Amino acid sequence: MQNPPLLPTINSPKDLVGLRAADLERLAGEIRETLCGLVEARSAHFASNLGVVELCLALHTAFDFSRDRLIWDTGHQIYPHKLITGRYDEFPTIRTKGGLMGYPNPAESDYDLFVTGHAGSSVSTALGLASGDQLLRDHENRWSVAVIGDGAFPSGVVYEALNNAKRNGKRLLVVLNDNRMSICHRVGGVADYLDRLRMNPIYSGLKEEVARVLSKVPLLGDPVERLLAQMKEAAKAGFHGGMLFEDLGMRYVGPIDGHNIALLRKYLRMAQRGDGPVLLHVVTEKGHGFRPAAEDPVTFHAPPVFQRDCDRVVAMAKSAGRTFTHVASDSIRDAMAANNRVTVLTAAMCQGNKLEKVRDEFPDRFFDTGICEAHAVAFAAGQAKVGMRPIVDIYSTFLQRSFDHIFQEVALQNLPVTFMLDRGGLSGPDGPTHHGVFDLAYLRVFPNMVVMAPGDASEVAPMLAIALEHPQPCAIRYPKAAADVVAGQRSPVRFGKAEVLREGPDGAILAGGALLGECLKAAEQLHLEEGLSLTVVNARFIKPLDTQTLLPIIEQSPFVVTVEEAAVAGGFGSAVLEACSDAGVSPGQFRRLGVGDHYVEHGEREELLADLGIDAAGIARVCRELSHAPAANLAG
Ligand SMILES: Cc1ncc(C[n+]2csc(CCOP(=O)(O)OP(=O)(O)O)c2C)c(N)n1
Ligand SMILES: CC(=O)[C@@H](O)[C@H](O)COP(=O)(O)O
Ligand SMILES: [Mg+2]
Repeated sequence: MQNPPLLPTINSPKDLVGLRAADLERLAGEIRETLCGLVEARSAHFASNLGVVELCLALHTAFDFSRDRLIWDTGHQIYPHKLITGRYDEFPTIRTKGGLMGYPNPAESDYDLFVTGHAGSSVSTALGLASGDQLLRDHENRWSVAVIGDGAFPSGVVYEALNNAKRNGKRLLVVLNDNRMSICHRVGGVADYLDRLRMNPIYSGLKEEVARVLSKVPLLGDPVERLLAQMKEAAKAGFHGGMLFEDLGMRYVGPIDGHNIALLRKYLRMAQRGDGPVLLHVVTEKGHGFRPAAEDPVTFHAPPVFQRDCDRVVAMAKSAGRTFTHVASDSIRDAMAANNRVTVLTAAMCQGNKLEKVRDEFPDRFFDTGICEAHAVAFAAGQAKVGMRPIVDIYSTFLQRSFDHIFQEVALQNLPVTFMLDRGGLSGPDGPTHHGVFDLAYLRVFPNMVVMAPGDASEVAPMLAIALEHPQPCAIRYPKAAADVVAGQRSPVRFGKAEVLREGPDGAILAGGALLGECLKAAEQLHLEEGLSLTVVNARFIKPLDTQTLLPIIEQSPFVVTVEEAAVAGGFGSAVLEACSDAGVSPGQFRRLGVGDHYVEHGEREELLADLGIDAAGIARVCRELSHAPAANLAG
């Protein structure tokens, strides 16, 4: 008779206490089965979660995270943790509006400490937790554990934390989860270094012994000697690798098999017996336990919905049609073909930015910096200084990591770096960490910076052409959305010029970006339903604003509504109000539509646009209201 499933009976990690090794193995299988079941229903982070199942069980049985502290770096691999911390029943709702978040969320469980989604900060926050606990006497023996992937590990902030770990890390454990993958294959010197460490079968306690033996191994000679030589290389790497971390004040342990629960527990317990800081190097396989994912972890990082038969994929949903990202990547490709000074940089998002073809066609001018956005921007500035035309192709939310380099290395020097800001707007099921809604505000403040927002996908290529001709830094921001094109007679994109698409005396809608289509739909609806004749403007340039076009329209319109898929604080609507104020223009009724002073949860983009009132229906609603309201100076 088959045993009843265990996973539904685990309401908290305390229910793991006393489970036998065989039960933990069985639980690991059930967690994997649940993960597979989820991606049969919806796209979600998959391969990374399959890879940490044993590590998660080992951590929760070796520590008590109702006291100790656990941070999963980035947080995209938190699903097994959610499943054993009281969220099994709700698990099918993950990444849906109102359901569980796809990342850690303290509002869901005390076992989640921070809302995260950006990579690299776990070691710093764990160190802060450890330091705080040390200062609070009754907390002092709690351990703080950061689990960080090898993709996130090269982030500069990790080294800033390691640099401080010696002083504050008495109870700090960093688990380096090395699966040889970022979203794409990991790159760079740290990746090579970890590869060398992986060849090392020797654990930390034996290092001195190894060093002694090594000095006696010959380097050249017959096949046996060559084998010995290879071993020497491997061991040397391990020896020096451990030393690197140890020189920084960490105790280095590993590498160990991250799919062996008993072994993991043994090492986790061993780490707890001494003082920290400790770095435990764990080797796992991304996609472990589901063959197609292990063989192709890039596709299965967050695959489209698929059907399976045992460990075979029998059907996979086709990804949605052409998006802004496709158009941007094609435009970048064309620009690179036309001008050999153009380079492109990605911070580990080659797949998300659909740059694979560009990478393969222009390997010398394609740069993957790893998850190192700050470095990517300063590096681009260096290239621009010597006459290259770098394009930083990056998600809006991740560019936040580079704020100071945008200021100092790019804008202050007035260097012609082009930022292609993908996911500029609501990123959907990833939620608040990934919505790229602050970019207009954080870019617009810098003198010299040009900020463009295409009204539709047809404007991406011409805007890129303008950026690559312009002698100053330029940003082009566009959403994670279908590459729709607005129909009708269009005017060519010209530097600093807006486009007027509809003209009418009853009010004006000013679109700051790709919600232009929604604005036009709203205007059409109001025309049909209310007989209103509205002006609709495609601003195209958030900075410099085309005040010549905009201000007369604002002066003549009974009401003005600005629309943007961005935070209104500091965004497009605010820029328009500033321009009015500077020019002494008093707008009539004025409403800024966009994201208010709050974070936006996860959900489908369309659902979120509707909630925020920036879809056609919401825009029409506000226009209707304003058209009925008595004229007044209502800047909102
Ligand atoms: C600051 C930042 N840049 C980029 C990303 C996008 N991103 C999410 S997961 C990931 C790869 C992480 O690799 P790793 O840490 O090794 O985890 P794995 O998926 O291999 O378990 C990337 C690039 C991010 N979340 N945060
Ligand atoms: C964890 C992470 O940051 C990425 O995997 C992100 O979820 C990708 O988002 P897109 O699906 O928009 O490319
Ligand atoms: Mg990895």
